[in-house]
Order: sequence, then C-alpha cells, then structure tokens
Amino acid sequence: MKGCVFSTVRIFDTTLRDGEQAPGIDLTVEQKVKIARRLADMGVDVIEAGFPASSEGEFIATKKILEEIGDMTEVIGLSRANKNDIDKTIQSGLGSIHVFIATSDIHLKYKLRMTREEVLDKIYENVRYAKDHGMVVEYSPEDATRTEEDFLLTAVKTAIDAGADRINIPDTVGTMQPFKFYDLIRKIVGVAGDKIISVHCHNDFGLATANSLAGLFAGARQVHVTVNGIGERAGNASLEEVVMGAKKLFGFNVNVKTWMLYETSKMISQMTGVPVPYFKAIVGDNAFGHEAGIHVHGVLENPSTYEPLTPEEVGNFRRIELGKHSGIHGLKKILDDQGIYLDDISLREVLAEIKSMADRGEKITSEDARRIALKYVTH
Ligand SMILES: CC(=O)SCCNC(=O)CCNC(=O)[C@H](O)C(C)(C)COP(=O)(O)OP(=O)(O)OC[C@H]1O[C@@H](n2cnc3c(N)ncnc32)[C@H](O)[C@@H]1OP(=O)(O)O
Ligand SMILES: CC(C)C(=O)C(=O)O
Repeated sequence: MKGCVFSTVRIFDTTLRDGEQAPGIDLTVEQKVKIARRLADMGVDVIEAGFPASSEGEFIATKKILEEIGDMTEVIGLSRANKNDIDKTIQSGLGSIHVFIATSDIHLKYKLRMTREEVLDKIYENVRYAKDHGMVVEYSPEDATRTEEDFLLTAVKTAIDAGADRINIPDTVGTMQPFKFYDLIRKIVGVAGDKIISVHCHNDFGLATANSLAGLFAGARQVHVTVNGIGERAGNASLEEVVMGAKKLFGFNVNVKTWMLYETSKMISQMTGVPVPYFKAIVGDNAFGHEAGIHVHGVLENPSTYEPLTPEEVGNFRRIELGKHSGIHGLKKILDDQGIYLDDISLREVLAEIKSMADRGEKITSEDARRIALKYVTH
C-alpha cells in the first residue's frame, strides 16, 4: 500500500470530549463512566475522557473513568497550553495529557493575541512541563490545516524537541481536501521521526471521514473519532465510518470489536438525545435496508451483490421492506418467513395490491402483506 508503513491504526475516541462539546450535549459523571466502559470494552485504544480544568464535574468524571477503565485503555485529558490546566490534569491522576495551542495566524491574531514566537515558546514550555511531570504528551497545533506550512512544521518540531510523544494534526474547521491532507500528513510524518502522527478531522464540508482516511493512508498511525460523528458544529469523523473504512477499504488492522458498533451507536444516541440519521453509514437503520425489487432479489441470492459489508460484522441488521418498488422475490421471502406459501399468480396479485397501496402513499408493513396474502390462501 503506497504511503502506508504501519498496519495497525490506533483509535483515539473523543466522544466524551469533542463529542460532548456540541451544544445540547451535557453528560453526567455516571453517563460518562458508562460510555467510557462501553468504549473500552469495544477496544478503542485511547479515550479522551474530558477537559479536567473545565468544570468540577469534568474533573470528577475524568478521575472516575481512569479508576474504572484505566487498566484496559489509555485515558487522556485535554489541556490548554498553560500550567493551571496541566496541573489540574495531573491532579486528576491521568498519566496522559493532550496539550493544544493554535498555530494559524487567524487564531493567533484574534483569539490568542500572540506572536508566532510566543506560541512556539508556549508549546515548548508546556509540553516540557507536562513531560517533566511524567506525562505521556500528545500535542495538537489547533487549526493546523489553516496554518502557514513552514510554521506548522516548526511548531511540530518544537513540540517534539520538548518531548511530545505524539503529534495530532487537527483540521479544526473541516476545510481540508483529502488530496491536500494526504500531502500535508506525508510532510509531517517526514519530520516527525518515530513519533506517532495522529489526525483529527471535522465534518463542516462532509469530508471528515475521507480526510481521516487520507491521513492514515499518508502514514498517520492514530485517528481521532467520535461515535455517530458527534462534535463541534457538523461534528467529527465518525468512529464507525473510519473504523470500517480503514479496515475494509484500506486493509488496516483496527483493535475495535466491530460487531459492537451498532449497539454502541444506539447507546450514545439514547444518552445524548441526538438521533442517528436513518441513512447514516454503518449504523443507520437503513444501512442494510432494501426495498427495490432488483436489489432484494440480488441480496437474497447473495448479499454481496448490494452490500459492501455484512450487517453482522457491525452488529446491524438487514431489513427487507415492502413498497411500490418491491418485486416478487422479496414479497415471497417476507411471506415465507411468516409461513405463508402462495402460488405465483396469487403472489402477483398480492404484489399488485401492495403497490397500489404504496402509490397512495401508504407505508406497507409485513403485517399488511400477511393480511392481504391470507385472502389468497386456500384451505
Ligand atoms: C478546537 C477545540 O475544540 S479546543 C477545546 C475547546 N473546548 C472548550 O472550550 C471546552 C471547555 N472550556 C471551558 O470550560 C472554558 O472555556 C475554560 C475553562 C477552558 C476557560 O474558560 P474562561 O477562563 O472563562 O475563558 P474563555 O473560555 O472565555 O476564553 C478562553 C481563554 O483561553 C485562551 N486560550 C484558548 N486556547 C488556548 C490554548 N490552547 N492555550 C492557552 N490559552 C488558550 C484564550 O486566549 C482565552 O484567554 P483570555 O481569557 O486570557 O482571553
Ligand atoms: C483540541 C483540538 C484537537 C480540536 O479539538 C480541534 O482542533 O478540533
């Protein structure tokens, strides 16, 4: 595989940090611990439990998550590049810290009001401070993808000189394109020696998964994701899409137990109150749904005709539905499953009735099919 040296991809889950930052999502300590346990059971490699300096609840949740699952999975906390945030993270007991400070001119000018030299000093000082306290340090140059490239490379080298163990490259406002991101990550991998490069992509243009996979293809060995893609604005790269894409399309090894994806998605949806779109890849209820007669016929003969992966491998279900696009093979299967066996002429008549109901805009269930079919059963 061109550009790809390492075959196992580390899944860094930030559902409990970037995911929870989305307006309207505020989890209790108990909920966060429950989610963290599920993520650990599912086999993610790193859990970003929260931002310990941001509230008392976050501090407690981080501590509890560490106590509960710290022996199963690496638990990390987010921190600004200042001693107060880092100290709070250390006090929470975490052994890993994710230190960030922005590097783009727009963030320096309007938000941080710092010069580039001041930002480089902050990177060095704070990464070093966390390292001196024995932490595993991941450094993120926030808004990396809108940062002037030479300065970004200098920021990355500064963090590495200060002892950073991993460098995460965030596409903070989701403006990357996969080909550009591939080139950028190749360059960063080129200056990072043996340090792990990670990617963190937002979905403002619907490209978070594509950009994440491009980053992995370029040599990143870790990827930040959230369950169901929840997160700031249009969200983050979704765990289920990135995991399955990395595994099935690119052939990477991933430690996640993929058959737990659907249930995990449902659990996060229920706890956050954010519904999973019907058409969502991998975990949507229609991800393995079929109504069109030609598709249903193919799937019944061999599912791979119209399914690129099996519902079982992600814990989802195949759903054969009825409607105006149905064909005889699908109807026969639905009736056979209910123990109703009709001759071909009767099946055609049932199908015609179903189609005319659907033409009137009615939603057809297998119960409707049963009721109609029973009129044709001869005793
Ligand atoms: C791209 C991302 O997702 S970054 C993570 C964003 N996440 C969050 O903000 C969630 C948690 N945040 C919070 O709870 C609060 O914002 C806190 C506790 C961190 C800070 O709260 P406040 O002190 O009230 O400051 P406020 O949030 O209004 O402003 C941010 C301050 O941090 C500074 N800052 C922002 N990023 C960084 C950074 N990486 N390193 C150092 N300072 C930073 C800003 O310049 C501003 O400083 P100022 O108060 O001197 O002007
Ligand atoms: C803190 C960083 C990694 C972040 O969330 C972003 O830039 O989107």
